[in-house]
Amino acid sequence: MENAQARPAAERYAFLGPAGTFTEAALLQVAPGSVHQPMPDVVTALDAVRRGEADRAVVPIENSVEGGVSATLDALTSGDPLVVVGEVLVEISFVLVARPGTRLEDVRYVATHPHAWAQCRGTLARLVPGVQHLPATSTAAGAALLVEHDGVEELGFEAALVAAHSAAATGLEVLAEGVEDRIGAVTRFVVVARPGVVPPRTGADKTTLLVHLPHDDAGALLTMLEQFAARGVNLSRIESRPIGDALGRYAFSIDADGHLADERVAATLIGLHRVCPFVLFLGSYPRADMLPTTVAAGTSDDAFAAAHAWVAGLRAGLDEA
Ligand SMILES: O=C(O)C(=O)C[C@]1(C(=O)O)C=C[C@@H](O)C=C1
Repeated sequence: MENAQARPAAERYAFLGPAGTFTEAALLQVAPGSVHQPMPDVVTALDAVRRGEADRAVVPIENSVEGGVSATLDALTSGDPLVVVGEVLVEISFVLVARPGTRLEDVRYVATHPHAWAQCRGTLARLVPGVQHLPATSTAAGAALLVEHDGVEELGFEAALVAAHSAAATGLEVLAEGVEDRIGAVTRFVVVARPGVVPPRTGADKTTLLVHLPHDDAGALLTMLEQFAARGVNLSRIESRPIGDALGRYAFSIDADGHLADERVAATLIGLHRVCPFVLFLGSYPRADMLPTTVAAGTSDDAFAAAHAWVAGLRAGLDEA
């Protein structure tokens, strides 16, 4: 007889594909046994989660050399709400590949993801003077086009920049290894889900937010930042993104140390909500490096509880009649 107790279906993960991208390497770290759903871009991957066609998505958010991935920062915050439930770090190293028989000096155009090009352009310019970039939707997508097409003439590029770990699987020939300008670069990826569950506090957590400034005058940024500083909440990333409605209007995308369950983080959110016209909570989740959050004197949960109890005691004597 069939086992009546069906095994829970494996979770479906949308990611920036095809197979062989750095994003796939990140996904293999977090959910190797999941159903992998390769997507042509970050927006499509996140929309698959919004529509319920995927349970989660893994997307790049920040690179140690190139900075924030604008497509991800913007796609996370426009459309139906999504939250970050985890992060993963991947070391980045690139190789230049081409169809067998291609020589380095034959290369005029290189197809790859713009973030990959930005991390290798100095080295490539030295290796192949005058070389130019053709944007591809991902590193692996550029290589796949080279494999699929016989005539490089119709493609318009002779080589692709791919992840070192997936070069062999492309079947293409390696023209140059370690072509990144900075050795030891790292890209941070986030695991994204529909809102509903916040992963439990671990003591080594991050909270991601999008915040609009309180007012349009001198000190507005300081007023916003004071909400964090006053509660001892450190920021590990802050960058501005255009709001899009007028020139000069910016939102701030922020990663703060700590978890929604930490009193100092909750107090910061309360402060932001009081002074800022718009605050979007994008999730609290464990840090990939598991580095415990530093808790400054007077900002522990106990310190907040004692302060609340003190004020409650004072208020007990209030005559509000
Ligand atoms: O094209 C890929 O392989 C990706 O996973 C995308 C991506 C990115 O968006 O930054 C990821 C890591 C590298 O920094 C280069 C490209």
